[in-house]
This record gives sequence, structure tokens and C-alpha cells, in this order.
Amino acid sequence: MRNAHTVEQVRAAEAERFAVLPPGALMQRAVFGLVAYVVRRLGRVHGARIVILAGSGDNGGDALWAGARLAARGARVDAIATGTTHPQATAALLAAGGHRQIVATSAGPDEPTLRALLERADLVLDGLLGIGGRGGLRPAHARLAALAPPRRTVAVDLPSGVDADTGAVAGDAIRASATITFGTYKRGLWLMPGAAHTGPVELVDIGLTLPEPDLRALDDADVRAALPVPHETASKYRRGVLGLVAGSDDYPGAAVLAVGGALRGGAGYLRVVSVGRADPASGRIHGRAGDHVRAAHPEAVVTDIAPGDRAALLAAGRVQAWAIGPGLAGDTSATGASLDALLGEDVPLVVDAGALDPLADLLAADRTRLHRRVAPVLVTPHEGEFARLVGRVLGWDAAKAADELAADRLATVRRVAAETGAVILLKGARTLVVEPSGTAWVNTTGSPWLGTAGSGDVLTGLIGSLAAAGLPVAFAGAVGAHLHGRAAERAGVHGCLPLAASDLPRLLAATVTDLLTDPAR
Ligand SMILES: NC(=O)C1=CN([C@@H]2O[C@H](COP(=O)(O)OP(=O)(O)OC[C@H]3O[C@@H](n4cnc5c(N)ncnc54)[C@H](O)[C@@H]3O)[C@@H](O)[C@H]2O)[C@@H](O)CC1
Ligand SMILES: Nc1ncnc2c1ncn2[C@@H]1O[C@H](COP(=O)(O)OP(=O)(O)O)[C@@H](O)[C@H]1O
Ligand SMILES: [K+]
Repeated sequence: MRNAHTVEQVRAAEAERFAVLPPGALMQRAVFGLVAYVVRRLGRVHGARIVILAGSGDNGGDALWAGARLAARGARVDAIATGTTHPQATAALLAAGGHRQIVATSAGPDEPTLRALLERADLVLDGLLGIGGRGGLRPAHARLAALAPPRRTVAVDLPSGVDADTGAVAGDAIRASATITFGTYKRGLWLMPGAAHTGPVELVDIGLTLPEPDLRALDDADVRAALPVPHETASKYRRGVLGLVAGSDDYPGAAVLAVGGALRGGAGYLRVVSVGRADPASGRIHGRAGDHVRAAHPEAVVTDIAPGDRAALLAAGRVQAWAIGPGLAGDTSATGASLDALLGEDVPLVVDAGALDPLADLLAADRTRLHRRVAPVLVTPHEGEFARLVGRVLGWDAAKAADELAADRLATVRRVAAETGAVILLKGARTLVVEPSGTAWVNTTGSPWLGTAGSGDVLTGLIGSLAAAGLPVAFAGAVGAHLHGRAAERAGVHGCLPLAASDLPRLLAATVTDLLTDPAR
């Protein structure tokens, strides 16, 4: 498990260490980690050209001290500053033979000179701003951020211009190929849009004692430990039964995809409810989605029901979790009736896609509905669906939803989870899972190839299955998002690029197999 903390939490932990350690000790630990990374990355330090972008604070201090150590090993180090710099670190750099040759104010060097220096650099260390950065980059910094070569820039603690707590980016910000962060992960390294600026993030332990994290990210080891593995006395029922209401005559494929995900999530039995209509000749209820599921996945047990038939829905059988929504289309009041029936059942419920608007309508009529329910409800909107949800339930217009998410994605989702009583899984790059209590996970696996029609349907089935197999539903959301992302990362290796949603169940099976058979576990 990786943990992220707020700037306030980091400052408090640092203050506690400052009180007992010699001056500069924490900074030297950070510098040691940063230099170790640079040496590993460059391979050969002697003769390498390093450019330091140095701000006025301790973040610049870290970068300048690292420059001093690298200069002492024979690197050619140039520091570009925008004003004053950390005095001891600057003195150390100069003493080691480094240059502090340019002050990039408006009166500073012309752009070609700066550009030439940055273009020739083997590596640029971004020490403009760390956790002390406030607001967007000011013009002198912004100019440097625009010129720094993303593929050869390493962010010190965090990319300058990214808000450490929110991940918000106002204007220009450094784009880094890697970030070396100190003490703990900062939330902004994991939250969009800031997360798009970091490259891979490495943590350097500087010995801080930290409180409960504000945000968590799962690792493969956490997911491996959480995976539902059948034990000796298992049976299909004991492994967990998932009820899945998915597909429609218009979108039968969504049910097939959701079942494909569900079959890889660990539940032992899958009841699929297909919403159809009465056959004019026989009078029997029949849905196209059910036909497609039977053909693609003979192991699923399918019941066809008429739209909104609550009794037939519940008669599909006992389950340990329900999931509703993928591919549901048409009469939203009928979906609302099905949803209402499932909300009356005391098992975890996953609500996605075509069931989200009906849920929003139920919540608009009664905001306490989910707060009163004992078993949790997980909703899985993408950004557009999230905007509609907060529009209907909280009265936000689309612009407000977009502004709130851009300014502070985590706080916004936390607020909506607390107000609605739903666990919210907000999909997209860096999917967030947030409980009404505020407990939050961010997903750091995945790839933009997942932005393909139907991949969310697979995710819903997978999460429902993990919940039916016994994982608490919010955790099932975090585990499901991790597996879904890992599966997508494998697409290249398995010859599945460009990724199609139908590839995901097979890739999920390979992902789970590797996790469970990893000899290192
Ligand atoms: N304090 C310590 O002992 C340690 C600190 N560490 C480093 O210290 C950093 C924090 O240092 P600081 O508290 O000095 O803060 P920063 O170095 O992030 O920057 C603070 C300075 O930048 C100015 N500033 C803020 N926002 C600005 C903006 N938008 N444009 C231009 N200037 C702006 C402030 O007025 C202040 O002078 C961490 O991110 C980390 O890199 C590490 O060395 C670990 C140990
Ligand atoms: N740029 C991206 N990077 C990583 N994951 C993404 C990206 N875009 C979309 N995804 C993931 O792809 C899935 C898309 O789901 P969704 O939008 O519901 O698709 P659909 O409704 O077609 O099934 C989600 O799991 C989402 O997190
Ligand atoms: K920085």
C-alpha cells in the first residue's frame, strides 16, 4: 500500500523530526535519495551535463545540494535561478565547481541562451517549487517550465506548478519524466490533472513518522492478498453469488461484457437478469440481452423479466451482491422500479451506466435514502455521468461540476459521497474510490487504451463479483480498478492493441493468474 498525505500532515511530521535531528539532516536524506536516482538513471555521472532549476526555498535547496554532489563527481552542473537561492546549498554547489550562472528574470538571459543550455542537458532537476508552492507559476518560473525538456526533466518532490494537495494546475507547470518525492507521496502526485505531469514517482524515505494517510493507492501485493481464492470446502454458493441486471434489446453487448468481467472476479455463481418484453405469439417474456449472454457465457444463469417487474427481479434468486446498469436503456421509470427493489435488499449494490440517472432521481426525491441503507451502494460514473448526478441531486450545473473537479477532484468527490451516502468510484485516468466517511483510494494502474466503449461494463461486472465474493464493496471498487488497469497494461504483451473491451476478460484472467502464481509472493 502506498500512502499520500496533505502538506499540513507533512509539515507537522517534519517539524517533529527537526526538533530532534541536527540542522539540515532531513534535507541531506532527501538529497541522498535524489542523487542515487540520478546516478542510476544516467549510469555515468562524470562529464554529464546537469541543469538545476532553482527556486528560492528548500525545494531549490534539495536540487542545488544534489547538484553539488554531482559536480563533486565530475558532472558539469549549471544552476538557473529566478532570484535568491538556498545559501548553503548554493555555496556547496559553487565550491564543488558548479556554476550559478544565470538569473532568469525579465532582465535575464535571452531565450536562445536558456534554450541552448536546457537542450544540451542530459538531465534537468526541477527545484523551482515544492510543497511551499502557492498558486500558479509566476512568469519567470513559467518561462522555465515551458522550456524544460519533459523527457529529460526530473521533478524534485513534485513537478513545480502542480498543487501538492489538490493536483490542480493553474497555467504552466513542469512536465517531468520522473518525480522523486520525499517522506511520503503528496496527494497532488496522484490526482488529475497534476498526475499527468509526474512520470513514474519514486519515494525516498527520510524517516518521517506520519499519521493515517489521507489517500491510499493499492499495490499488486495488496490486491494479491485481497483476491478471493476458493478454499478446500468451497462451493459455487459459498464463493458468492452475484446478481447482475444488465443489457437491453438496444444494448445486449453490455451484458456480455459485464458477465465477462464478473466471471473473473471470484464469485462462484452468476445470476443475470435480462430486461425484455412479451413475445406477441407466446406471451413469454424474452430479452435479446439474455440470448447474447447465453450464447457467449453458458455458465451464467439468465432470467428474462418484463421492464420494472420487481417481483420477477427478486425471484431471480438469493445473491450476496447486486450490480445494475450496464446497457440498460429505454424506460427509465422501469429501471427506477428495479433499482428501488434492489435498494430494499440488504446486500451491497453496484450502480452503473443506465441505472445512474434513475438513482439520481431517487436521491433527488429523498437524499437520506442511501444513508438509511445498511449495506453500502457503490456508484461508478465517468465524468459526464458524475456531472449529471450532481446536477440532479445537488443542483450543480455542468460548469460548476467541471470547475469543482478541476480545482480539487478528491475534495469534490468526498463532498458528493458524504452528501449522497454513496461510495463513489469516479472513472477516468486515476480513478478515485471514495467512501461517505472520506476514506479514499486512487488507482494508479491502467492506460488510455481503456477509454474504449464497453470497458466500464467489464469493470462493473468485475467489481460486483469481487463484492459478492466477500470484499467490502468500496475495497472491491479499488481492487477491481487496479485489476482492470493491470489487464489493460498487458494488452500490448498479449497482442490485444488496440484494446477492445471484449479482450479485457481474457487479460483479467492472465492478470489474476500471474498475481496468484507469482513465485515471489
Ligand atoms: N524542510 C526540510 O527539511 C525538508 C524539505 N524538503 C524540501 O523542501 C521543500 C519545501 O520547501 P519550502 O517550504 O522552502 O517551499 P518551496 O521550496 O516549495 O518554495 C517556497 C518559496 O517559494 C515561494 N513561492 C511560493 N509559491 C510560489 C509561486 N507560485 N511562484 C513563485 N514563488 C513561489 C515562497 O514565497 C517561498 O519563498 C519540499 O518540497 C522539499 O523539496 C526536503 O528537503 C525534505 C526535508
Ligand atoms: N485516459 C484513461 N486512462 C486510464 N483509464 C481510462 C482512461 N479513460 C477511460 N479509462 C477507464 O476506462 C473505463 C471506461 O469506462 P466507461 O466510460 O464507463 O466506458 P463504457 O461506458 O463504454 O463501458 C473506466 O474504467 C475508466 O477509468
Ligand atoms: K519541484
